[in-house]
Amino acid sequence: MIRLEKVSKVYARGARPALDRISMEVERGEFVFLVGASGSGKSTFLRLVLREERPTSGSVFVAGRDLSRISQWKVPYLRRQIGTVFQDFRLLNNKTVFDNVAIALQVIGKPRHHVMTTVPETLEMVGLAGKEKRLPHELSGGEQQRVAIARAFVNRPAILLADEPTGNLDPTTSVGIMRLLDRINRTGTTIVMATHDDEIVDQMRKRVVELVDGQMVRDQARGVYGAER
Ligand SMILES: Nc1ncnc2c1ncn2[C@@H]1O[C@H](COP(=O)(O)OP(=O)(O)OP(=O)(O)O)[C@@H](O)[C@H]1O
Repeated sequence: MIRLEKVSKVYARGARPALDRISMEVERGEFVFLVGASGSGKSTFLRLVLREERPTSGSVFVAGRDLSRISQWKVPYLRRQIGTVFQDFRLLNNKTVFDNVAIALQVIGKPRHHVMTTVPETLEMVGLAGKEKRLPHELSGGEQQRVAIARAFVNRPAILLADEPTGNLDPTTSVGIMRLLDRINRTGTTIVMATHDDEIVDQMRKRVVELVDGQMVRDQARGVYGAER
């Protein structure tokens, strides 16, 4: 579903690579944790998959397509297949919960009847039934992240990329968010999640890919956060 072939990314001439000859593949339906210290290259990895950045060398394939070969005007079509969730939720603060999720369908031209049925279904799935009319500031952090996940998933993307989705949440709330991501993964959605959250990684026992200074130093099935534990 996602394949990197000898991918390097150098942002500034002479700087050390943010990613250094990474080759790896994520199969359809997998759940992968991307771990590593701050600055190890996790966000760069996610940005390359979204084609927000281009590799300095090597190739990135998403759903069988070489991202260096798709033209700029087709990039939005690529991104329709990829939901994104971030640490800081990125909701529209003056829009209701319903509208925050609906917008993801409206911008890709889905008809009103589709929006009116799919948004409530998705809000129910993420545990927000009854909160459609709230504004983001009337929700807890965990609920705001659920809205962001609903928005990312409402179009049923093949891939969900999550960059520190539990970074602003307490441990109990984080567990709830992980249960939800696990459910989404079970629907067949491939998930790649960058995280520092060792407790979550240790609990979930999913594949763990570790980056150190842009190099992939570990790729472990049913892994833990730190290698030797
Ligand atoms: N737009 C940019 N321009 C220049 N350098 C960048 C840019 N984005 C990232 N870098 C550098 O690339 C390296 C990897 O950064 P990246 O954000 O991918 O790491 P990260 O593992 O996601 O870190 P964090 O956990 O802090 O988000 C760092 O040295 C960073 O300073």
